Amino acid sequence: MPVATRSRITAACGGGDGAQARGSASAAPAPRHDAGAPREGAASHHHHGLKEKMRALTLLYEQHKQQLAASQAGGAAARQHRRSIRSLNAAEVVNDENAKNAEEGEGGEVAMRRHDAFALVPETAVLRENVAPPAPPLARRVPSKDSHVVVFARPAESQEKGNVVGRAGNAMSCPIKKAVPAIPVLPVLPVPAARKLSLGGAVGGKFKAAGEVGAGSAEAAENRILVFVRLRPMSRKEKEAGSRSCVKIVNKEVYLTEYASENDYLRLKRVRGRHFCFDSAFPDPTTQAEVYSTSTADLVEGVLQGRNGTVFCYGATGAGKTYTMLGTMENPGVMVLAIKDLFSKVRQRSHDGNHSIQLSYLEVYNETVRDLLSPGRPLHLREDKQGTVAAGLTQYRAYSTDEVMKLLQQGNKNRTTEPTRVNETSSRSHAILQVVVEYRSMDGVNIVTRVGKLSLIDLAGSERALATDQRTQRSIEGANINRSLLALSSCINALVEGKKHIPYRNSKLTQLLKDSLGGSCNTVMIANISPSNLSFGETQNTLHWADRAKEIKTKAITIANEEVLNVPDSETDQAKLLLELQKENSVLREQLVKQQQKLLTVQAQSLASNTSPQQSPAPSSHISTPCSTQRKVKRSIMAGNCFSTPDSKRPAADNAQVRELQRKVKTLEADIEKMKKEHILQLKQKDEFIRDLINRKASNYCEEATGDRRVVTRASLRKAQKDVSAAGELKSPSHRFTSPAPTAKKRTFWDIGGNSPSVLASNGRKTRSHVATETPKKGPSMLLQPGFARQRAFH
Ligand SMILES: Nc1ncnc2c1ncn2[C@@H]1O[C@H](COP(=O)(O)OP(=O)(O)OP(=O)(O)O)[C@@H](O)[C@H]1O
Repeated sequence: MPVATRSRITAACGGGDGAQARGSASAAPAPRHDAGAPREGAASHHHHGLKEKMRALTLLYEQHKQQLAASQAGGAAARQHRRSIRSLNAAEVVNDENAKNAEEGEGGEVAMRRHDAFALVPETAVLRENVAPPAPPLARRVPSKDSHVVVFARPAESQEKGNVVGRAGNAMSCPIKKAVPAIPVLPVLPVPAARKLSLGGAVGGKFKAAGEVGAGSAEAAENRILVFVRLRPMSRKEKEAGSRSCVKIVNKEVYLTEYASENDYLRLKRVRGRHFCFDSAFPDPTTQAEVYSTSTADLVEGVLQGRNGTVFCYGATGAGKTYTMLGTMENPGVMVLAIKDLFSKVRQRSHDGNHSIQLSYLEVYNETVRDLLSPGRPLHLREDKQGTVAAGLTQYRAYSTDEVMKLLQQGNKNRTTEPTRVNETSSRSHAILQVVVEYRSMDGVNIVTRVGKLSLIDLAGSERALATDQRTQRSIEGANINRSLLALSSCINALVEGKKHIPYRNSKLTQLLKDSLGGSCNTVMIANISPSNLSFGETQNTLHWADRAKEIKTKAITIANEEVLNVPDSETDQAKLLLELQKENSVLREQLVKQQQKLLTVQAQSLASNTSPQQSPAPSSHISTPCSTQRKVKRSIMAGNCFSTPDSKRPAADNAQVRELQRKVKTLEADIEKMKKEHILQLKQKDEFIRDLINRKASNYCEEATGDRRVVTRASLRKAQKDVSAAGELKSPSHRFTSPAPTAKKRTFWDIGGNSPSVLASNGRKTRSHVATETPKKGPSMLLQPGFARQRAFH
């Protein structure tokens, strides 16, 4: 059918001589029938020409059918057949001005751009089988820094699967492809004929599924993990080692080139390459703000709407994961920018309702989960309706960015980092910062509660055994890191392949990531890579898993975690609320007294140790540290309460203990002072509330009571709170300082200071502490407490 149409057009504008039309592509249309020729004659000649052409085509069609039938004889005959068709088409298409214009107008620009993109990469750098259409039309370019994730809707299939042979039309428009005989000319759209990195096994069927999702709307794109790649600059060490850059980023595409080793004489000239396409790729000059706004800003917005969001960095050791997540003082990373953004958004919306923000920070180190804000015993993971939770994990209620920054800094100081051969400040654990935002507002007579959870994860880096120290603590850590990352890969594979059983329980990390990978969650993966050809293997591995991860579909997240509660308005409920508030006030007062007593005890201990330095003070039970692991032993040595000290060194050790205790006392004093202030504030708020209630009640008796009077009762609020806290997600303000029993001791190491990405802790262990420290602003917090601070529910 298209051939017939072309023939007609050709005949119409080029003249009726079919033979001439077929003759030469350069043959100009014969003018002899144009001017002066009688119309009728022209029409009949025209008709005759068409007939001729139709006959020729029918003949060709017959030939083609015969040749197909006799496919055994295929070789030469088929080639000849194709040649004849091509020659016919060529002649026609060349004469066909419309077709030419269309090609120039639509595809031409794309072809040019694609050509430009390729021109940046040496032709030899691309594997033959990978030369399939890599770049789709660049309509969905990398967005500017203030673009939203939605802009990165899953690209069309051919775009996603740069490594999959795509449309024949595309193949024709890319000059490089002409050099590739392996590309089938026939339109074999859904067949993943050549995948560059197929280490993961058979996934052909999944391509289609992923493509179906990706080719669709932005809505569909939201249901899968978005994958971004970030290339870090070449390090000094790498430059000194004479390494070459093996990664090139062009828009969303990452080109990886493998250079043969200089000693490999057989393959000296051979250069191999790989090509991947992601939701976005960040070249080395990309700023932290750009990375944040492209990858995470939308997630933060989603969390405020009551949706869960996760960002995790994945990559080899030294690839820049921690830099991306935490950053430096000058260039804060995603974690810091997300927190700042969250608080500024909450502040902007404070008039809409009450927001409460709670956060926790934990690490998975050698398959044990630890609370980074209240270091102590390892935490156990348990599953409940809300997902996997670490039992006993401290949830801190935060009121300002500064407060979070301090907590983050404290947590980072407690995080295990050690120098390895690859990275001076290598993270030896996976760190997870979780921020829970609860929003509560009155909608008419109902209380609307929304809860969103943002998880920001800095994974430890995968590493080759050779890259780290052998048979040391580092190698044990490395093995554990690799094991948990392997478990993560298995989960990714199982999810991509649509298996029923996903092996989340194979590691603590995957247990904790269960929600993010397979639950209702907006998930973003940032794959960090190094440009050095010395890290080619690691980079290839990272890109492979990132490529795989983009096929993971998460559950639909159209419904926010929202709850609507009716407000009862009876007088009895008001009375109940009054009683409950009074009761809570007395509980808070008791807590305050207990804290003061605790402080006095510690002060007394400190005094005792000061007066008798020769006597080693018996550490109180709540500050003792178990010393079952090597890491704990390290700390115990610092605390001096785990091993006996030689006599010669005893006075010095005692002095150190005294100093240690004094430091603890100071920290506790500061904490108690802070708690005191908060308790007083809470008491004040509640007193005001009670007073207000009493006034209202009194006025109610005086006035004529109307049926439509409604009030926010504490009972109703309690119900909501109970529901949430039962799920282990949020705790009431009075729980703010609850933490596992032996936590107080570890606070010794919470000293804030050190402004470099890595500071040497007093125990010699390298720790990170590079979150921006801002002078804490005094005065009331911008965030109000849920349920108490606002009393605008009264009508
Ligand atoms: N985008 C970047 N710009 C500038 N420097 C960077 C960038 N990414 C990483 N670096 C630097 O590279 C070094 C290693 O980075 P980083 O510690 O973040 O790696 P990592 O992937 O977290 O490693 P590990 O898994 O061992 O913890 C650091 O000195 C860091 O400052």
